Amino acid sequence: ARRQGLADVIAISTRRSDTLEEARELNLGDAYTLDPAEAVRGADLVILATPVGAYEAVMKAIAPALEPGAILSDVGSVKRHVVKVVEPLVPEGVHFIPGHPLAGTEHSGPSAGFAELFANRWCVLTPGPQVDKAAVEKLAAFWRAMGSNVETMDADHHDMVLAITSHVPHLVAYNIVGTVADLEQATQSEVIKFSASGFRDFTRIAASDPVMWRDVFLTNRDAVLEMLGRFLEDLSVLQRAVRVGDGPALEELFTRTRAVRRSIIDAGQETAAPDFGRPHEAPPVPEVATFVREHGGGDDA
Ligand SMILES: NC(=O)c1ccc[n+]([C@@H]2O[C@H](COP(=O)([O-])OP(=O)(O)OC[C@H]3O[C@@H](n4cnc5c(N)ncnc54)[C@H](O)[C@@H]3O)[C@@H](O)[C@H]2O)c1
Ligand SMILES: O=C(O)C(=O)C[C@]1(C(=O)O)C=C[C@H](O)C=C1
Repeated sequence: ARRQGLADVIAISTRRSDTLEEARELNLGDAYTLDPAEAVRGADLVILATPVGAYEAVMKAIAPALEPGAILSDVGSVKRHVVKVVEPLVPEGVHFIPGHPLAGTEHSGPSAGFAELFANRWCVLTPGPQVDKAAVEKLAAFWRAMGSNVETMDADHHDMVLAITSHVPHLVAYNIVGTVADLEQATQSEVIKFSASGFRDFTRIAASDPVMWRDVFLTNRDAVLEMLGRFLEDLSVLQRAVRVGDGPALEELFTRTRAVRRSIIDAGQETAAPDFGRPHEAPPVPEVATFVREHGGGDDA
């Protein structure tokens, strides 16, 4: 935001003084404070960026200082819960527009950010039906100026799509790495030392912030359980194919999944190449998002 000149003043507030110092040393903002109310006073745009479990407390602290006409948004990985806890605390005249940039890494803290993080990535906004359209367009323009492609959808739909494309994959990674670590302990053998690079890719995801992900699973329970059920059904089918030696079924699936990987790379979503100043083509919405939109997440999905 700073590099693109999108704000006259960027005020940063953190919970701990060492985090604030880190942000100051990196020169990320113009004003730094441990008091969140002070940070938001007079702001045109306020973005919550803590783990979603902290939103209610942060909102209670900032609500009295939010100015009418301000846009209040966030970057949380779940949306229905955010609407539930934040909306009742939003003062009259403040435009509340939940958001979620689909970009991040396993690293946390101010130094984990980089200016190209949002370039060529999706940013999903989930405005409620009553929200001022001009405010939504203003926030969308902010994300576009950072290189993102913006899509609006409803909060429940967001949570269902992200449950299968982000939340369940993280659960799978946490689980496989946990199982390997347990095995290593139980057998006292050097399983991890000899792990192949496929497993190492899982360890990157499983190194993601424990508090952030705890909150994701506590607050998107229904959608995660729905998609986990579907995932486990498909895993059972695969288990059977392995057991009975059904080569064609295995090969057919692996061929389809390879095509998914290629389509993501072709859409430019694998590498976050900065592309400022040039108009960029929006990559297609991932196939699964279209699938869930058309079919919902129900029994026939
Ligand atoms: N990391 C990702 O890949 C990613 C991607 C998209 C969205 N998100 C969402 O963004 C949000 C922030 O994630 P991040 O990766 O930037 O994390 P981060 O750890 O880099 O930043 C979170 C900040 O919140 C502060 N914080 C934690 N608990 C707090 C509390 N109780 N009260 C006040 N401040 C508190 C931390 O000190 C830290 O400065 C989360 O809601 C997450 O779901 C993360
Ligand atoms: O690449 C990663 O490390 C991520 O996990 C990023 C990721 C994802 O699942 O894609 C994680 C959480 C989000 O809310 C958005 C992005």
